[in-house]
Amino acid sequence: MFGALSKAVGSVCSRQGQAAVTGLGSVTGHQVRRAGHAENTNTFIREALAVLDLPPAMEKIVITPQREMTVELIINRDDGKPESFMGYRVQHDNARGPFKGGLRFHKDADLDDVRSLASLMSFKTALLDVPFGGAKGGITVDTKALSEHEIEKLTRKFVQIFDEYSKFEGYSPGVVTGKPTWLHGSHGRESATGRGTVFGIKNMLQAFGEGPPADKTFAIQGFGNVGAWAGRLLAEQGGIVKAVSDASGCVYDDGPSGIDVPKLLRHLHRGDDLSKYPHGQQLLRDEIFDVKCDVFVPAALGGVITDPVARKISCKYIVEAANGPTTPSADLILRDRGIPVLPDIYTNAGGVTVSFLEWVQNLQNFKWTTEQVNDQLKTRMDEAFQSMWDSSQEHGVPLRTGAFTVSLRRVVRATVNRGFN
Ligand SMILES: NC(=O)C1=CN([C@@H]2O[C@H](COP(=O)(O)OP(=O)(O)OC[C@H]3O[C@@H](n4cnc5c(N)ncnc54)[C@H](OP(=O)(O)O)[C@@H]3O)[C@@H](O)[C@H]2O)C=CC1
Ligand SMILES: O=C(O)CCC(=O)C(=O)O
Repeated sequence: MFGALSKAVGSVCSRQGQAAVTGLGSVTGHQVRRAGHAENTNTFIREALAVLDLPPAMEKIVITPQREMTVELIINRDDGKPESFMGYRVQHDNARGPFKGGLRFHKDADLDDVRSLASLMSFKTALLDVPFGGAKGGITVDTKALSEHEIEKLTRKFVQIFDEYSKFEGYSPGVVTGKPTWLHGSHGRESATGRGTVFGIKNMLQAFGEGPPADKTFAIQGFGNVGAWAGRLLAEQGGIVKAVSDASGCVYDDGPSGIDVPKLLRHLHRGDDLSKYPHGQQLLRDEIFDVKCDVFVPAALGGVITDPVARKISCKYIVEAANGPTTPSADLILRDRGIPVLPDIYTNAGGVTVSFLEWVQNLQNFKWTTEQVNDQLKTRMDEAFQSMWDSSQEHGVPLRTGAFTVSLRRVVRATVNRGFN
């Protein structure tokens, strides 16, 4: 589906001779983030700003998105009837490089949601030291109600509109990343976010003196691209995946080796529901929060770790593979309970990092091997972990605040050096 689309947008980039990246081809779905997403993100940013003691004016500069757009997208459905959808594009910050971020399709996507996700992108790229800024697109749509052809039409319409806009407003149209490997895509992009999550888990466990993931127990909420890759890699390394959930339900296996992840993946790849998986025990979807484990990995939705969940969750660590899964008040409860949280802007940054590596390969007109990509990803995840950890230790703050302090320093320095202030 994205082959032709990538080509279309890529040609816009070369016509203008720019190296800007919008990442419109990076599509992730199923994001349900409840009220006040942008404010939740801003609460975390403000906490880090207070640690850094920056001039008060800087708060407004780093929090305010540079540009926001809302558009109506009209397509003809497969039955020939027109239907309209709302689309959003938020460009949060480009002090460190061109705007970059995926496009989210979800029935609950709205401007506030996209605003928060765009801001997370700016701080994620800064933490990984990837030379991009932050942006995000979103379309309010239930993708399960559309055919693949209709989704493609909607995506093309969205891209087209922002392409037209860019011609007049100087907004840099970008190279699409997440392209198929046979069309200038990078090896390792599909697995990148889950793989990055596992590098993050290893770094975190080591830093807390827990040793490797082998024999640790995991519960993974969401078993799509990110959750399934993380689960597969953890199982390969001897991790015990006790529970996984998706929108249809939750599978739980308390046996000594937990869920047989490859077997579960084969079941899902046959098109069968997770809730129909015959091995292990079936729980209600949200009972995953009750599963006792070493590491809980939210890899589905934003805003799922609320106060009641934070009070009852029975794990030693939380690793945020999803964007914005923990609300600020739940985060405070977890701190009180002594449950460290590996923050989203670090944990799931493997995706944008390999998108960056894809862009680098496209510039070089040269394809790296999967091993080369994965090695680079590891190096970058390790370096970012160290910066986040060091800052958190230096200031005596949680890892999330440590991560934001590193990112903020980089964003603010670029802003000041480029004279945006
Ligand atoms: N893909 C990437 O490269 C990146 C993804 N992320 C973030 O990671 C998260 C997951 O993304 P991705 O894996 O790509 O998305 P997918 O759409 O591939 O997978 C989402 C998964 O979450 C499940 N899900 C939906 N609702 C619930 C629920 N209420 N309880 C449990 N599971 C649920 C879905 O189930 P079902 O299939 O049944 O609907 C599906 O298994 C998102 O927050 C995304 O923003 C962040 C950075 C990069
Ligand atoms: O691959 C990309 O550039 C986008 C990744 C993304 O959207 C995210 O990290 O939330």
